[in-house]
Amino acid sequence: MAEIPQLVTHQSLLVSDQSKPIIKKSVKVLAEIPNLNTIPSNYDYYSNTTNKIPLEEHYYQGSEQEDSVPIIDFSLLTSNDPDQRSKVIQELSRACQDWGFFMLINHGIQEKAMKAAIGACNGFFNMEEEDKLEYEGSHPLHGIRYGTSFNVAKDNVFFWRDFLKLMVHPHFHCPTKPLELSEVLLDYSRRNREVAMELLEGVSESLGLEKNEMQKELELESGYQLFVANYYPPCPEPERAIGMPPHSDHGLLTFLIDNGIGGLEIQHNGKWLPINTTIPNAILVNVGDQLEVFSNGKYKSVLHRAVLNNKVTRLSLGFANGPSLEATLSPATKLIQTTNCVPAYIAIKYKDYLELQQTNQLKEKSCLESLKNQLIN
Ligand SMILES: O=C(O)CCC(=O)C(=O)O
Ligand SMILES: [Fe+2]
Repeated sequence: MAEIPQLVTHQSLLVSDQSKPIIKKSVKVLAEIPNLNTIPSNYDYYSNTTNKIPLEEHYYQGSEQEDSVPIIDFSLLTSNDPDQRSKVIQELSRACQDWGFFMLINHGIQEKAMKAAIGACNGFFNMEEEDKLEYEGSHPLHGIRYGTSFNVAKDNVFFWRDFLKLMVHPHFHCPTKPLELSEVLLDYSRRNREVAMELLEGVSESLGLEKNEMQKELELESGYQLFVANYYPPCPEPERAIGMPPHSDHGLLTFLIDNGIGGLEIQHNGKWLPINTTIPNAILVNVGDQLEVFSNGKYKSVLHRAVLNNKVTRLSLGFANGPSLEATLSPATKLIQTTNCVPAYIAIKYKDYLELQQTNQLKEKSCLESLKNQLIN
C-alpha cells in the first residue's frame, strides 16, 4: 500500500477532528501518489453507518425505466409561433414536476464555448498546488473559492472532489491564472445566463404567472450566478468513496455539463438513475431549492450525487442561477393569492440561505427542510 505523505501544503488545510489532526490536501494530489491502491480512511464514505451502501435494488434495472430524462427544445421558447411556445411551456411544467431534471437542447451555446470552458478549467486544476492555493477561500460569499470535498471544517467524511467556485454575476470573479481562464469563463457565463433568464421566464409562465413575475419578485436582474467546476480524479476504490453525496442545489435552476465521463446519478421515484451526459451539446438542467420555494413545492429540487471511477478524471461545470442575494425567498406572492394556498416555506434572505447551506454539511435536502412551514408540513 502506498504511503500517504504527511505534508502540510497550506496551513489552513489542516483540519482537526479533536482526537487526531487530518492533513487535508487536494484529491488530485492524493490520486497522483504512485501506486495508490486504497483510499485513506477519511474518504471511506460508506463506513459511516448513516450512508447507505448502494444496493442493486436501489437502481433502475434494464427496461424497468420506461422513459428517460425529458428533453426540452429551447429554440421553441424563443419561437414566434405562440402554439409552439405554449407547448414547450407545458413540457417544461411536466419536466419540472415529474423529474426536476431535463436536457436542454438547441440553446444556442456553441459546443466550442463548452469545450473551451472545460479545457480552461482543466488547465486550472492542472496548475501547481501552490498556485491554486492562492485562490483558497472559506467564506461562501467570497468571489473565488478553490477547495476540496465540500466544507472541510464540517465534513465527517471527505468527498473525492476538488472544486473551484466563482461568483460570476452580478460581478464577475475569476483567477488570473491560467491566462485564458477569465476570458473563456466570462463569455461562457454570459451565454449561460442569457439562456437561464429566458428559461426562467418560461418557468414563471409554466406556474401560471406573468413571464416577468419571477424576475420582479426575486430581483433576477442582479441575480447571483455561481459557477462551480468539479474535478474528480480516478479513485482507487470508487465503490468506497463518493465524489458528491446525495444533495439538492441552492438556486433556481442549475445548468450542468461534463467532459463526457459518466458519474452523475439522480434520484427518480425513489431509485437511482445514472445520467447519460453524452447527448451532443445538451445542458442538463435541474430544479434548485429556490424554485421549490418559489413554486410553493409544486416543482421539487431533486437529490443527485456524483459517483467515481478508477480510470479517468471527470470534470463537470455547473451554474447555479439564483435570485439576488438581497432578495427574500418565499413562495410567489401571486401564486399564493391565486391558488389560496398557505405558504409551505418560511421566508429567508437568499444570502442567509446560501450561507446556511455552504457552511454546513452537504446532506440531502436538510437545508431546505429547515424552511418548511411546520404548521402545514
Ligand atoms: O458533477 C456532477 O455531475 C454533479 C455536481 C453537482 O451536483 C454540483 O456541483 O452541485
Ligand atoms: Fe448538485
